[in-house]
Amino acid sequence: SDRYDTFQEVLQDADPFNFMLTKVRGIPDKFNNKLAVNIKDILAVSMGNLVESAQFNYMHDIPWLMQQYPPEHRSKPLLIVHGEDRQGKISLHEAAHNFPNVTLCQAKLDMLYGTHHSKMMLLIYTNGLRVVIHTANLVEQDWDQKTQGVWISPLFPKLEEGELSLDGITADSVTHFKRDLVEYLSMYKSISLMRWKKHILQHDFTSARVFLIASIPGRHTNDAKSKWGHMKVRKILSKQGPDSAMVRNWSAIGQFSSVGSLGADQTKYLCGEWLQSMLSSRGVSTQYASRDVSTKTLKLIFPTIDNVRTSLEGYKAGASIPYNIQNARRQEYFHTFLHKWKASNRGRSRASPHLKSYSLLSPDSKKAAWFMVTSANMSKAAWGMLEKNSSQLMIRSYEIGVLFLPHLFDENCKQFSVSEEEKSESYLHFPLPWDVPLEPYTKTVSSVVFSLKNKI
Ligand SMILES: O=C(O)CCC(=O)Nc1ccc(C(=O)O)c(C(=O)O)c1
Repeated sequence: SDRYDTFQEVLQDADPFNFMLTKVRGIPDKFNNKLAVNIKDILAVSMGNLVESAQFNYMHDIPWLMQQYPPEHRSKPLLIVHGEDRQGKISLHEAAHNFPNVTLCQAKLDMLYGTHHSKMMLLIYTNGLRVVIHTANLVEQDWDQKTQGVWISPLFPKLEEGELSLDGITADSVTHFKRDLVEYLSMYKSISLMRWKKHILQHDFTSARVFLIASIPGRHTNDAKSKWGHMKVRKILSKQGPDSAMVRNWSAIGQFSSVGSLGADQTKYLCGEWLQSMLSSRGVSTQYASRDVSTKTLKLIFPTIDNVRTSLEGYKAGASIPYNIQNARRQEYFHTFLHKWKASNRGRSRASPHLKSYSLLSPDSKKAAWFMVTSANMSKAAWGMLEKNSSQLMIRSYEIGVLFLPHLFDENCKQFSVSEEEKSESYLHFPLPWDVPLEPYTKTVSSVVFSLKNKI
């Protein structure tokens, strides 16, 4: 049925992926009743009796955020993890001043131009802990009429005293989600997050079936090189990804709301480095000589001017789609990979996309070998860039996302069915946020969104 009375039923229906989109004001109810969530649903009392929470994000409107918690939870301890400094930090402290339960943690940004882009909620209840990884800023307009992605973890039960181990990580899942989340939090080197690390350690994460894909600012070498950014994706896909033979002519899909400077020549970063990671697979993977990567191997989804102009928000949606003309002029090749934003299956063709999602799609657009939702845009800052003869991975920003692989949900399953027509029984059906097959841009470059003045 498409009608659910409580969010608990909506959450049950979202099993086993628990990948949902935010509710959108102004679209037919049926697209908001299933696989859709708003921030008040996530923070509702029905999700658990909250003890304390942490909100990692780029933008926090603290008075608005406090209103999203139910009254019973508004005085519970809340840690805001941000990347502001100077005036931004002062404004945040002033806004927090009126809420004695709110404390702030400033993530260190040692790399120039880096941002604290990660969007995650850690929620401790009296009966367990939940992780929510998503793509929306904690400001009203990000939860109103945009397409945003949300992964809601299962409830992770608290471990009994005896089950605790003092050194290693106990009660982790086969995807090592707990180990990776603990390591991510450790990299902040923050006292307030040491407490949250302990909370994570005290809970049973065995039911986590996604991989954590995160980015930490810095120059990562040796083993650390594959712990973050696109090199983490490369490591997981080469060990647990699809068989090379199966995905030989499948296409990597990138969908994002912002684009960085990717270099003047596609064979260097976009197709030479980043795409190699996204096309990684198990077994003898034909190393794509980056020159013969054609537009069929890589398809990018980015809103056109028309998408923005006709969106529910109108032109102001462009404020969240910063793509400056200098970058665009320097990378004309980028536009040859672009496809329009269309999401009619989810009723969101006019809900401007702010989520970031990546996938590997079969030539007939009916199957996917994996799917990822993350805060990471199409930029070197987010995914990292190999330096010094690929001996180190340089990342500027904090990012966080989750990767879904079919066999983690059904060991006999090597592919997700993604076609809305053929919901075959033999495959797991994964609910994509955008329509397939994808629709390429028309020839004119002018369809690329240039929102000069609206830089974030
Ligand atoms: O950095 C670049 O390459 C270009 C500038 C840029 O992209 N900035 C930015 C900042 C915050 C957010 C956010 O909403 O958290 C987003 C987003 O997610 O679109 C993008």
